[in-house]
Amino acid sequence: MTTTNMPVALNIADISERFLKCNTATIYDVMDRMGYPHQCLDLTIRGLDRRMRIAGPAFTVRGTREPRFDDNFPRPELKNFGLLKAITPGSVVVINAEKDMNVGHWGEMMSLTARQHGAVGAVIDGGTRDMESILNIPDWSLFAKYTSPIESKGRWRSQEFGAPIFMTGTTTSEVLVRPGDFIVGDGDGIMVIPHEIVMEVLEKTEVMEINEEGTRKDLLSGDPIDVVYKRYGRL
Ligand SMILES: O=C([O-])CC(=O)C(=O)O
Ligand SMILES: [Mg+2]
Repeated sequence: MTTTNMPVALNIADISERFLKCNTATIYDVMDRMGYPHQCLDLTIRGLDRRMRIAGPAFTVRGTREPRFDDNFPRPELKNFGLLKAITPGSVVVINAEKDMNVGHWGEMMSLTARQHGAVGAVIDGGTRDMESILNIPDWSLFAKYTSPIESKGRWRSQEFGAPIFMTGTTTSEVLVRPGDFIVGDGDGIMVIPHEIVMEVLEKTEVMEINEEGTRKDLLSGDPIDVVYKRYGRL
């Protein structure tokens, strides 16, 4: 059965675990065939470790260059670490840094706090600092465009969270990410799956992964490529 709307009782942990076993290349092929070929985030957003994998619903954040500190910034929801405290279990923090390419928009202590609130990692259209320490955090994945020692405070700040954002895309200039859209990333790249089609994408991807496994096994055992191709219909 295909689910077209995100039911409230959707088991996020179960879906994330299943997506972690799927490759973004397979997800791309499934979504391409479903009419969603432009859901791949900018390829320069990479795991700090290329073998990192991530899956979960998006917790969206948008920030811009902004020198004011919390006391002078009239957004009560951001005061007293409001953004970090709002992070929900299982989520992937997704940050649009609005083209700032200098500072670390994220870091080790933010990672540890987000993890306390149940997040599984972060995807940043921008930079992070504290790379080595972040690599030592257990069960934590971080994807960013670059690393930087430069502190964001007084240079850049979060403006809002929990609202739709645009992240830099690969085949299009932007990819829309709404809160709850599924993010799946691995060493190839990061896919954004609209929440309305998440179950259909997952089920079709799992079927395609079974085919991939068959193809892999047959090629490893020496079957000729044309025979294998005829058997599974794709590479
Ligand atoms: O405060 C920052 O700029 C980010 C940071 O270093 C951390 O989270 O550890
Ligand atoms: Mg730090």
